[in-house]
Amino acid sequence: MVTLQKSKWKHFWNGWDSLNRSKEVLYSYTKKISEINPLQFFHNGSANFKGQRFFWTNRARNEMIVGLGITLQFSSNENGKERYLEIEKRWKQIVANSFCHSPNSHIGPYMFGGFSFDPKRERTPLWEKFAHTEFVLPTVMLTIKDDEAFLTYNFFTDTSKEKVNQTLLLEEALLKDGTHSYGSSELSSFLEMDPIEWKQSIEEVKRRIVAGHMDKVVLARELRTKFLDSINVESVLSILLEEQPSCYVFAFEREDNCFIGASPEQLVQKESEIVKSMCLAGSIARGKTIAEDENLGDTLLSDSKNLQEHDFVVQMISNSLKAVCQQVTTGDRPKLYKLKHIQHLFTSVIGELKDDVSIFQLIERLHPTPALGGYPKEISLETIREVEVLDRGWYAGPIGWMNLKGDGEFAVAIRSALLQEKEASLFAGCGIVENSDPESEYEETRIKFKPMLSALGGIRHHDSNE
Ligand SMILES: C=C(O[C@@H]1C=C(C(=O)O)C=C[C@H]1O)C(=O)O
Ligand SMILES: [Mg+2]
Repeated sequence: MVTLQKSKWKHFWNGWDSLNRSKEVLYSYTKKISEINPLQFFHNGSANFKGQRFFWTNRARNEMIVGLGITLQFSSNENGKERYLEIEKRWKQIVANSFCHSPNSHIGPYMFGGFSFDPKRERTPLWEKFAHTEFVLPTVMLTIKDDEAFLTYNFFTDTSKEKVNQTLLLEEALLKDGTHSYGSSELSSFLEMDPIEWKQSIEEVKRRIVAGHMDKVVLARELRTKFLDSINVESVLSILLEEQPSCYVFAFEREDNCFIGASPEQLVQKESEIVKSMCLAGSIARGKTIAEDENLGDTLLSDSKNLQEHDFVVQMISNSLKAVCQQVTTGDRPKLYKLKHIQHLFTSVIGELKDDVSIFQLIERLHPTPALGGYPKEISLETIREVEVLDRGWYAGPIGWMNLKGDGEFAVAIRSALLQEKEASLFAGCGIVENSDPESEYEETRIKFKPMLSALGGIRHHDSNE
């Protein structure tokens, strides 16, 4: 057996050996390291942890997390409130029985994962690798926060010393530097799933809205693409990182599947008692010139259909937070959120919690917001179940992390795709209100496919259909 350099790991083993083994506890060891490119670290992890990796960055790009391996997996196929509470309860138990060593009290073990959009929707084979709710505590974790990098190891005390040793031995290879151009794969076919039926479903939903059943429903559609070779996750991530600033970029691997995306939309962020959320709904294309772009932006800001779409989201998010916060501040009018391919209306929401409400309870309150589900919530979910043909899986669900203190951040997993070796399913949806025009909504979803298509190298194919 190869042994580790003793002095380097003395501190680690001192902690490990000092633990009381009468019950299983989590031993989490964090150390500061010199900064490393997180994508490089993710890539270095492929030799030993392929299929068990995750990648996350926030929109400001000052917090990036990469997880490798699975020390613990939490999954649930519960379809009610329990799916949030069950995972949270288990995480709290782990935290209560943990021994964490870290030079920075904010950095330590994180639980990373996500939720399907609708746990009441039966899973189709497309999403078979993803439970309705699934979180992991990674074995090795890189956290980069405000230009400081940390490496965290997470083991339960029943892990053999030899296994721990083997993992620590990987460190040099995991931190290896390098410059890469990740090979991309060529698109071979491209299939829009049922566009005609999809437009008809918009008409159907509009009839129900006019009849007063509800105010808004978000309808999504799917695009299936095939490639000549297996899709390279690193390559897709590197393009998303470059082309989609102001977006969360995430990837969650499950064996040979990977759910990946670049979403501008925050669902919720909790830092102690401060809660942030965001209303993002209402969309228009970017202009080709500055003047055209500004015109389009002005049109969006004064368009009654888009303002209505947006307002349902503002009402719902601010009311949901008002119930648990002593103070909620909402932007007084929508602003523009400009991305490479599209611009949206957005309103920020910030609140201060009055009670001890966890981030999972906040997710349960908020998800799905009318930006992804509709308004009111239950009837729009039932409508989606009835009229939408695709299995959304994790598309439009909450994805993110929670730490030991119970702080965390979740994005809404839109502008995303499920990669399955040589195939990828892309998803995009839009808010249907009484004045929606099926043709323009169809166009809107075409634009929303672009960020992922571009990262997959398929944008030329898409645009040649225009
Ligand atoms: C549903 C999606 O996007 C949502 C719908 C929007 C809209 O209809 O205007 C805008 C932003 C998102 O909240 C998606 O990108 O798939
Ligand atoms: Mg819209």
